[in-house]
Amino acid sequence: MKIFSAEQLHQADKVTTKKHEITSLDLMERAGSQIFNWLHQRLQGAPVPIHIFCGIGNNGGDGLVVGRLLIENGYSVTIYVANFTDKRSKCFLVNYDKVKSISKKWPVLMTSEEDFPQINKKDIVIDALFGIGLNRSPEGWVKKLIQHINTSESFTLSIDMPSGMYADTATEDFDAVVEANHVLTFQAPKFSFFLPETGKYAPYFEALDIGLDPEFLHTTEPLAQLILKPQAQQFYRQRKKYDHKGTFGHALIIAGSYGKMGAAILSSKAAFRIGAGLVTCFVPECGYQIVQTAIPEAMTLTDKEDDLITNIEFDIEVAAIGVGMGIGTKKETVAALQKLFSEAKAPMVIDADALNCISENESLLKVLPKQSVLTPHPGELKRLIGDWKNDFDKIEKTKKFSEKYEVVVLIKGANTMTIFGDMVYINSTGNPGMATAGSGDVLSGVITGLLSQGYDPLLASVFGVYLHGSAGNIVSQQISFEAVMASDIADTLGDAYIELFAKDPVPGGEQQQ
Ligand SMILES: NC(=O)C1=CN([C@@H]2O[C@H](COP(=O)(O)OP(=O)(O)OC[C@H]3O[C@@H](n4cnc5c(N)ncnc54)[C@H](O)[C@@H]3O)[C@@H](O)[C@H]2O)[C@@H](O)CC1
Ligand SMILES: Nc1ncnc2c1ncn2[C@@H]1O[C@H](COP(=O)(O)OP(=O)(O)O)[C@@H](O)[C@H]1O
Ligand SMILES: [K+]
Repeated sequence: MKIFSAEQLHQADKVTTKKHEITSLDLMERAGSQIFNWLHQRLQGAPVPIHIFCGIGNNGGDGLVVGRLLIENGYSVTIYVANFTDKRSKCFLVNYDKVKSISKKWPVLMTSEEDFPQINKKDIVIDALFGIGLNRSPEGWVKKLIQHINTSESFTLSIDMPSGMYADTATEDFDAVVEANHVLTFQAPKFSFFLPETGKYAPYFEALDIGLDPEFLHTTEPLAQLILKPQAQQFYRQRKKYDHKGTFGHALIIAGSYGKMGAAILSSKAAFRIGAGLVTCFVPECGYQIVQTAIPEAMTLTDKEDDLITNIEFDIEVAAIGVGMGIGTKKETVAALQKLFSEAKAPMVIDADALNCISENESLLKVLPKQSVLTPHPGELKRLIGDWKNDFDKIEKTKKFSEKYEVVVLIKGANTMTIFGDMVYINSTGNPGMATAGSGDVLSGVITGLLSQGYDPLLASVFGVYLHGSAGNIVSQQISFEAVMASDIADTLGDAYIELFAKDPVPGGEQQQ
């Protein structure tokens, strides 16, 4: 699913009204009706007090449409207009008059703090103050109004955006953002819904199709792609009857050091579970028995050193390499990586300590194999690309790094992003149960296993992140977020494949974060 900028959505609005010969007013009516239907279906006429706070732009206009439809259907509604300027939009004004015509009373005009109503905890708030037209942070009494809504603790439904937050640039004042409980957003979710700094203001959201011009949407290059089940299904490659283990490649996992052999095991197990034909695990000598015992299916090669990796020698032909999990950052290991990066031919996943070695040794950057997949968590990313001012800056810096070294870079966490040059793919699966030791090692094994089966580096990353998160979702539903251990995620990868083609109980349910 495409994620568009505010500018592109404004453009889509214009193209749609022109091409489809409908007015902006029709579009607003369509948008407002969808919000009303959503509420009506859930409230079923309940007499709960509903407070609708409208701005003076088209987001406020949407709020007025919803208010009118709720009043017409007998709900107990009060509409307030935050009258911070006289520059009201045309569609706002028309709908303002329509409210008067059906309810015989004008919405309540607010011009200062004194006009704020009391909002009880059990009331419902509809936030239609600002949408994608926000052009500066709310200030003065409007900011206070937002804080008044937030302190009410009532259920808050934001229309299109939590007011005070931008769709695709950094939010400046987090104290001036509506803390929505739910957001009904038009056409497509906004980029800021997926980022750690701003995503928490839109914890649950649904995209409502308001029929913007399909051709425009189809031909417009988006800011990012959201990877949902339909996209992930297309990535899957079916096995054929006469395929054999050679078809699915030989994955080499180079991992582990004294006390950290589990990283090698988790990663190798995941490479198998995702479908690699053969897996060899290269570990320090002390890991030999551990690996052989823990994963009898894997072959084991060892370094000549007992407790760390110093020289990566192998005479097998490998289809993919995953390196770095639990290897430490000693200078002997850095030297081993220098040789591996310079000589290895197979596509590579570079994770964990290998990334830390790169951050500490510029010489490794010079030999970083092109088309590699780098899988840092935020701490490792910071060491790699330097600090960032905000989430958007982080993405821009990661894009530059990816472009400069021609590598795929992940930004791991909730909604892991896969970045390749200018392209951004946002993952929709995963949950906080996955914030547990070793889950990143499982992911590196997953991507290595997909590379070994012939998926290209970008596809292996985007698909691997999706399946890894899906396995995390399935297993956490079975045993709780708290109980999930990384090995559970590895063991559930098979269910993630099966789930890929299972019928969804809630159509599009994944979109709700
Ligand atoms: N593009 C689309 O597809 C559609 C958009 N619609 C609605 O229209 C919205 C966008 O409407 P607008 O472009 O009118 O913008 P908004 O309604 O988001 O509000 C912006 C208005 O407030 C002013 N403003 C911005 N920041 C301010 C601040 N900090 N303090 C005080 N005033 C500020 C702006 O000058 C402008 O007048 C969408 O979010 C959506 O709710 C819908 O009506 C249907 C179709
Ligand atoms: N809150 C979360 N929601 C979704 N996924 C998460 C969350 N927290 C962590 N994860 C996932 O778990 C993995 C953690 O990786 P990492 O920090 O490298 O773990 P480790 O170093 O312990 O192996 C990543 O794939 C990340 O996306
Ligand atoms: K809003």
